[in-house]
Amino acid sequence: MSPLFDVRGLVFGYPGQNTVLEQAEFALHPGERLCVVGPNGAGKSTLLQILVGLLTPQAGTVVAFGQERRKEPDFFEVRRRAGFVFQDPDDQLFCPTVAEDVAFGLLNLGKSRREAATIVDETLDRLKLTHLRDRVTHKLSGGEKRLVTLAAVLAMEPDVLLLDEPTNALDERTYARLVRMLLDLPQAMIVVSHDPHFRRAIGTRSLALNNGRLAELDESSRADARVETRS
Ligand SMILES: Nc1ncnc2c1ncn2[C@@H]1O[C@H](COP(=O)(O)OP(=O)(O)OP(=O)(O)O)[C@@H](O)[C@H]1O
Repeated sequence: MSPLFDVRGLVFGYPGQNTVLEQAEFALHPGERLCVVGPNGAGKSTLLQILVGLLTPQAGTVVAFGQERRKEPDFFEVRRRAGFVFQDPDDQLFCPTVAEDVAFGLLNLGKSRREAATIVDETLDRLKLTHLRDRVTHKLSGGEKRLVTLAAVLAMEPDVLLLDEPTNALDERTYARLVRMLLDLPQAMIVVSHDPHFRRAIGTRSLALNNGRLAELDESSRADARVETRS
């Protein structure tokens, strides 16, 4: 099966700073839940942003959904098909209520208000978040905001999920729910996480980002971690 993302020879540095990515490469295949690990500041969030065209590499190629993407319009389809959950939910939630935040992307996709409302209700119900439907978004707790960002992204039925440290601010119960939820999803995903237990629970493969390069990482005891989290 052809990869969903195939990234080769990526070089990226922010203006006036040292290079963050140096010949980084990897591929994401259907069915994979690919975890990315690396020290603070290694460039993990930067890598995710390059995948959806929010940042442009100085060198290298990004092939997404079978096509090379270079210019801004090339990424419109990528952003529609790859659901990005940012590290900080406040970067993603800006509507007065949860229902409006979850509906926002759907309305942008051209759904009618009625269609969007139905999908919002179904999605919140599926994620057991219906009780948050009419809450004021900016008054939610950190963990609640994180689940709402996930709902907003899943509502759009993306082909791939890009999750940047999704377990931040989650209590144990919500954490376990997130693990079950991700294991039940059919989508391939790239998950940036500092949490080895979480990576072992959900990941099918891990990559370590160090000094700008990605390398396969052997994370042992995946199955044990999964059983532990689900119990
Ligand atoms: N907008 C920006 N302008 C300049 N430098 C930036 C910018 N965003 C990130 N950086 C720098 O680029 C490097 C990589 O940042 P990035 O956020 O990608 O790292 P990360 O691996 O996701 O880190 P963490 O694990 O702490 O979230 C860091 O040194 C960071 O300070």
